[in-house]
Amino acid sequence: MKVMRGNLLDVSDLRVVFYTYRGLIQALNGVELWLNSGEKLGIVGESGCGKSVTSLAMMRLIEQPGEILSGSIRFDGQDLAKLDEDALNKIRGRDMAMIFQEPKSALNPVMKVGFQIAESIWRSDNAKSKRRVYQEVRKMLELVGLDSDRTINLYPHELSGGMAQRIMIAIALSSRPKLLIADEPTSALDVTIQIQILELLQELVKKLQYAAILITHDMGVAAEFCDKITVMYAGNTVEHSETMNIFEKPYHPYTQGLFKAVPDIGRTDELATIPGVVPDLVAPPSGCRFHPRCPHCMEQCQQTFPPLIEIEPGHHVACYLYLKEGDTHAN
Ligand SMILES: Nc1ncnc2c1ncn2[C@@H]1O[C@H](COP(=O)(O)OP(=O)(O)OP(=O)(O)O)[C@@H](O)[C@H]1O
Repeated sequence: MKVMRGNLLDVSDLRVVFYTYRGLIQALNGVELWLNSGEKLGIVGESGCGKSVTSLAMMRLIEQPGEILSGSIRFDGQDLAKLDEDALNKIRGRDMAMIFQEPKSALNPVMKVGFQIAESIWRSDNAKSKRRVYQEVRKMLELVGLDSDRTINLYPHELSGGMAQRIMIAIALSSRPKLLIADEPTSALDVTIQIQILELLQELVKKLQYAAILITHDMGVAAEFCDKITVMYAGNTVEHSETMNIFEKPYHPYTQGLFKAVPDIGRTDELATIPGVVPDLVAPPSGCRFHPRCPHCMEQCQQTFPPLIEIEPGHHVACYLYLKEGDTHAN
């Protein structure tokens, strides 16, 4: 078995397809990502590149018409790709918790929020007394910045969007997960509330020392929140590095284009866009899926997908521009 690249999570060669009336959507085409305990990883890329599918696949939550075709998802000593539903249910919402874009649709509409947090606490330790659990529910509510007396007995429809996301964070964190996955947790909220929620997440993840994956298409948010960044394009990992390195020296032509397209205060040069569009994943381009949009496209880019190689310590890129002889199986 390969050595784990991150001591908490190592996802390798993850492939997911969706069977649709238009044909087979090849959504994930061999995703690679890894993470150490306590680290914060950002997954970035344009809309449709497979960020959400990756997070769902990691929790084995891909449903029909989708299917995981291959891959290993090694998490905390087990390969989740090989576990049965019972074993997975013990991990989901306990060791690995997730918060979504639309907090209200993830909450149970007919249960008081206090009870929903209590359920999550019980999931992590069902030996706790009811009194103790409710003390912890109050603590969690205060921790996420809500007045526990006012909120504990509310139903989801009585919450604002920002409050609902705070409750989701309380539910996710109250099981004391080893990994928190946040999929665009603020995109459905007003700008001022977005900042508050991101600051809250940042503060809590730091305080509680959880590992976190933040899925976002906002580079500014990724730069602010994450220690490391994984860049995805059309179902593949194309680059991975520490945040500072990748912003200072992006190697992959897609990452370079993505960063040039970020509005920056005080910037004087014109904002660039990446020419072309994200490919239709029913008939993706051969070879490197970015080749039709790439200014450096070579013949071999059209034939086979380049392996993800480490070109500097901790900096991995999947691009033939940097591939040297003997690198072919380096990832
Ligand atoms: N349930 C589904 N049925 C069919 N295709 C799907 C389904 N879910 C995702 N896909 C396809 O998988 C691909 C990856 O989608 P995904 O939602 O992961 O992208 P994303 O990077 O998270 O985009 P966004 O930033 O817009 O959320 C897309 O081509 C999408 O159309």
